[in-house]
Amino acid sequence: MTAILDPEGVRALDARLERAGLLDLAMEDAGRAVADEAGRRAPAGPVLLLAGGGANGGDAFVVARHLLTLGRDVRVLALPSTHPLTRLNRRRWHAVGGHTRPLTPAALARQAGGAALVVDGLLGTGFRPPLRPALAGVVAALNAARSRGAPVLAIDLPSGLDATQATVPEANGAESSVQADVTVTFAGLKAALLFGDAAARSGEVVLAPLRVPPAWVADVQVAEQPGDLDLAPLLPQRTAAAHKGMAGRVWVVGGHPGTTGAPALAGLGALRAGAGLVTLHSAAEVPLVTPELMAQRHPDLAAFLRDTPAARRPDAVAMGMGLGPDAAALALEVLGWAVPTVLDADALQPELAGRGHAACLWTPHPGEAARLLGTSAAGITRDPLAAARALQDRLGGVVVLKGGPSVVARAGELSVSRGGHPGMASAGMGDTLSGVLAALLGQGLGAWDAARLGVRLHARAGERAAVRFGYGLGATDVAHELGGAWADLRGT
Ligand SMILES: NC(=O)C1=CN([C@@H]2O[C@H](COP(=O)(O)OP(=O)(O)OC[C@H]3O[C@@H](n4cnc5c(N)ncnc54)[C@H](OP(=O)(O)O)[C@@H]3O)[C@@H](O)[C@H]2O)[C@@H](O)CC1
Ligand SMILES: Nc1ncnc2c1ncn2[C@@H]1O[C@H](COP(=O)(O)OP(=O)(O)O)[C@@H](O)[C@H]1O
Repeated sequence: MTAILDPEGVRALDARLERAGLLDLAMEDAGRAVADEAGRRAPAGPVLLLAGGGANGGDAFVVARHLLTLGRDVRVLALPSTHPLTRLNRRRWHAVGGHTRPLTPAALARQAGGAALVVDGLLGTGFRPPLRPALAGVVAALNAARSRGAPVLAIDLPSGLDATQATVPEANGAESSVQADVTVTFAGLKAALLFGDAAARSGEVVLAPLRVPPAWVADVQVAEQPGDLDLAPLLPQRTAAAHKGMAGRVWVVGGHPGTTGAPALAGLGALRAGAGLVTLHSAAEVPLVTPELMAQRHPDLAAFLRDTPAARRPDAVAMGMGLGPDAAALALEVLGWAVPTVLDADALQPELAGRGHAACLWTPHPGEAARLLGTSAAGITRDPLAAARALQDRLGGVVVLKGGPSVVARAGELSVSRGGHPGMASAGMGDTLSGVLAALLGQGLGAWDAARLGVRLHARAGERAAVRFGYGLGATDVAHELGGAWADLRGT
């Protein structure tokens, strides 16, 4: 399990380390991890370090000392600092024979010329946008040096990114953040390293644990990111004597004249994720994507749902895919059953606020999330963790805010998915996911577990399908790779 930290959590962890007299050692751990990574990235040649005034700059002085003691050619350009640990590590750097020159854009441009690696220790989690003009010049000089061929390693966070935001902060037309080739981050990931344009600024992300009790990090995390080893135990297991009635009866309620492919894709997703019996209930004729799916057309879908007695209701429902204008009323009917239910697409309507029960899963993409919260899609994607939390507050139950990666929210807890592929940004992909989630609910998983496992299976299936289809992969291709994804997780 990997922690995701925000600046408040980092400050709380710092305070705990300080109280324990361990903050200096944490900076030493952090700097050492960066020095190791720098050595791997640039085994020979000069290394240029840029140190800012805060603890991020202190880390840079630790890196410089370790590289120097390994016999490397190390140069340091630094801003003035009043931070006690940064000043301490600057003195230690000088004590081993290092020199420090003032950091200016011109000095940076000169020194970066022959550097095998430039290390960005200007700003980390303590940065608050907007970037001051004096530093904007330094950031621009660093990006220019990179475009002339000097690789950049960022300490903890590329300078100029707000740790909590998926967007790159604005700065009056000036260059506002560093573009890194690799970022070595400490203790836990930061949202900016995971989402959107900010993540694209971070390059490859390497997580360096600090040697502190894991609970100290878990206590301050804002979200977690499960690994496959954490999720594998959730995979449903069948005994040899299993029969189809035990593997979950799933209903897909969706489809409307003109949008009949969506429920078919959900049905296929449910079958491939192990549902024992999948029936599509639709007001329109749904195309036959595979004969294993049963399809029932209902001229009056509302009456059919209303008249279904409790004993005939399924183990799980996925609804909303292409369901059309009556979706909210139909969803209200099914929510009243208190059966495990996935609500997607047309069933994601603001009038259902507060109607979510513990076994219900809402799966908006950013556009649908914006509709539910009465905001813009850009407002959602800027801070997906906050948006997922707000959606869960508004709707109840469990929310999957879809994206690359997706965020799963339940009351008081957030989880971020791993993997997936940009080729999954294509129509129908979310319909397949709804079917996968309903299949897992039908096999007995709770909504939180079904969501965390389901998004990972779907993402892994997408990665596998992308090997063959690249950006041209389709939702059916992903469904057909679910078995392989399942085996990959089981094998971890
Ligand atoms: N527990 C952990 O995870 C550990 C974390 N560690 C490290 O600590 C880092 C956080 O350090 P931090 O809190 O000292 O802040 P940091 O990122 O150096 O920024 C402060 C500096 O930025 C400046 N500045 C701010 N805004 C600005 C602006 N708009 N425009 C321009 N400048 C601006 C601000 O200037 P000032 O406002 O003081 O004038 C000050 O100089 C973290 O990222 C990691 O590297 C490790 O040491 C080990 C343990
Ligand atoms: N760039 C990406 N990286 C990883 N996964 C992605 C990416 N883009 C989309 N996805 C995934 O694909 C699915 C798209 O769902 P959605 O937008 O609802 O599609 P549709 O409405 O067409 O069915 C989501 O599960 C999402 O997480």
